[in-house]
Amino acid sequence: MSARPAAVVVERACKHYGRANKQDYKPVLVNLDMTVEKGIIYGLLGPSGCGKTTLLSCIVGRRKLDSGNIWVLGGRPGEKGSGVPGPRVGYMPQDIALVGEFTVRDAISYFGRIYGMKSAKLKERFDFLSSLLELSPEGRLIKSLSGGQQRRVSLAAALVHEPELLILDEPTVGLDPVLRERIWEFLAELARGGTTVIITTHYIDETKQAHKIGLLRDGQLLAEDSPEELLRKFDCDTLEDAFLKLALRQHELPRRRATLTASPDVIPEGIPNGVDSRYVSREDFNVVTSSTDILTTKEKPKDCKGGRSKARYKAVFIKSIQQFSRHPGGLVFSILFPIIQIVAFFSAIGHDPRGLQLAVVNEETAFSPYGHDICRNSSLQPIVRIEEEDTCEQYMLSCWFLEEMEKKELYQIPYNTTDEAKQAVASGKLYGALYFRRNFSDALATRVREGEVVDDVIDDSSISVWVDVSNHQITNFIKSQLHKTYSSFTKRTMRACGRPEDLAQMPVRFQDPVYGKMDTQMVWFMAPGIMITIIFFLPAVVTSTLLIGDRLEGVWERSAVAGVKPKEMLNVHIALQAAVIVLQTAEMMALSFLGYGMPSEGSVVTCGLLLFLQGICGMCYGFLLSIYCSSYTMSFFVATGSFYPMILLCGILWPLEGMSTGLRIIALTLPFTIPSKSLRDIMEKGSSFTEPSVYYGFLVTLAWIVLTLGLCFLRLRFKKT
Ligand SMILES: Nc1ncnc2c1ncn2[C@@H]1O[C@H](COP(=O)(O)OP(=O)(O)OP(=O)(O)O)[C@@H](O)[C@H]1O
Repeated sequence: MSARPAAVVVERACKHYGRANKQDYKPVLVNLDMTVEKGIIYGLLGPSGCGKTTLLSCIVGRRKLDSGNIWVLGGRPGEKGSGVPGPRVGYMPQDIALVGEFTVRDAISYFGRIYGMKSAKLKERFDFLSSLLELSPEGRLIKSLSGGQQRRVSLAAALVHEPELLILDEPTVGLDPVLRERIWEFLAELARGGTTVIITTHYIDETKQAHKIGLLRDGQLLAEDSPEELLRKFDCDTLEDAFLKLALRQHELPRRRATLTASPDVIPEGIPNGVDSRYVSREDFNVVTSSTDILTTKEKPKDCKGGRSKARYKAVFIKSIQQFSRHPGGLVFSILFPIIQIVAFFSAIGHDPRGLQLAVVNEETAFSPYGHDICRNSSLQPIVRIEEEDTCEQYMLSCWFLEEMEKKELYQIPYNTTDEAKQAVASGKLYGALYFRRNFSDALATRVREGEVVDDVIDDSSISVWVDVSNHQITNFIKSQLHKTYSSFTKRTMRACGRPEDLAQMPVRFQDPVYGKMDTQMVWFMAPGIMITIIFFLPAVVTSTLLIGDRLEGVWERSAVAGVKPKEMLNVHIALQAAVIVLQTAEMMALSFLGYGMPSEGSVVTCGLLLFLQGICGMCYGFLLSIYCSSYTMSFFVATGSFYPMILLCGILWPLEGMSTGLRIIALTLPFTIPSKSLRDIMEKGSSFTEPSVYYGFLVTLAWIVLTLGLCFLRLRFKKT
């Protein structure tokens, strides 16, 4: 009997989940020993939840043991130069772990590309595996396949590069018996050719074809032997019976002695759980002599230099493009959403309300000979100048006021009494009510002429206004329009009376503005902040969704086992997102500046750069969400919960000057607040990069990028796997 070298040795492995002394504490592997010789099929059996997947993920280097050792193909998984994770291993996880938007061919090609396979070889392997595993037509999307069909593609993806070590987590679940048989035959053929296979399955019967079976229970291997030996030692006809006996024996014996390493009949005291030269079974199955063999026979891994980094970048790049382009929602969201948002913003925000109606109770006209119609009389002259006396007579001045009011888009609906008018406002039919007293014109003339008048004259010359203040914007608009109406009304009357136009104007005069135009619009104020929120929000959502998707579907994990480094995945994502952000920035700026005539006094390049960096900042925020949130729902809650306060506090909805000092300090530290002001200063004031108001915006953006990346790094660095 010659000793075979070991492909995998696990020595006194311990692994738990959860926190010590807490309810979620769960020991999964307890001083577990396992040896898998090269060129054998090793069937790993055990009840659901006993730790098979955990053990496999430690073997492929995706999880770390709490204590103990693992050697795989002459090295330690995860160690530099070990080649594991990497192309030496073919891993089929329990979950499908393939991108739903892949076609059957894409899925297999993705892994082939990661391993740097040439197109001709890839095609040859695809054709072979397609016929062996009866794969669905190559153009079908993975997400449209049944569970069994997806599983076969997943198996093909693990086999595509003919690895030295195959780790298959329940590859035959849901497949028909003929196909299962064919797969086992194929695995046996691979083993004969030198490939080592570790396979978990729920079909105990299948494992008869394995060279060695390990029965995992309560964190330890109860037995590790060839099927024939197990049947012989337990004197059973079936493996089920043998396992039943083993399980019963485990319960009967004290735990310390429960692990069966040799004969079930003789459990020697004090023997280490280490592997030994005891596995004598099939004629062609020789054994490893000790776990140290694997160290002494340490070989040089075939691919340990990272020379395939370019191939991996290419594979991940093609994957991301396929994922993106086959996701119509994602495309629409990324490309059209900025346009839709900007169009919606400029179309909906900042325009004056139109067609507002006010109830008017005009006792001045009501008691005239023509009633309210007197205002429509073209021969009506509210002001008649008497040159000789250098005075004016006034009559029905309310008609002029109402005329000026209609020019300001406030329309009158006549009412007879103030109660009726107020009722119309209270019922929501109209936005406000105006009331002119019977001798409005005389009282106004007396008030202007004499200056010092009794209260009755002041009352009679005043227009009473009741407004519905429940709509703040409309109330403000009505107030502003009534002030403008008064201004144009007094100018008109003064002019008609031969007096200086501005005589009765408010004695406050607004000169030319220092920055911007006198008739500046609300949208120009809000637009920079809106552009920043859009460019921040989109990459954050896209990044968190894609990365959480990849992680939950197991694509990230599986790619990592194939040798793709997190850095490579992230770099590809950053490159693609950066390209999309450039496009989004260009779209938004073109639409705002050229389409909607937004003022741009400063450098367009500086505007673009700030917007681009805000997009990158949003993407980093997306990384943070994807790393700290365990599900889409969680990420959605955190994203919504954080975006709203950021928008509310960034000063585009309400000035920071209206906030308390503490809140203002918080607002200023948020990612949009100072950058929004910087962008506005560039656009409206023409400020340059060297001015603090601009470079502060850049500094805040960069600080957020560093902070979010730092938090991601800390989580990845210290997260226990
Ligand atoms: N990330 C995790 N956090 C906490 N507990 C976990 C985690 N992963 C697995 N477990 C728990 O560890 C135990 C072993 O899980 P594992 O997936 O390794 O079992 P398994 O033998 O592969 O099960 P199955 O045959 O059903 O796939 C289970 O009780 C499981 O609930």
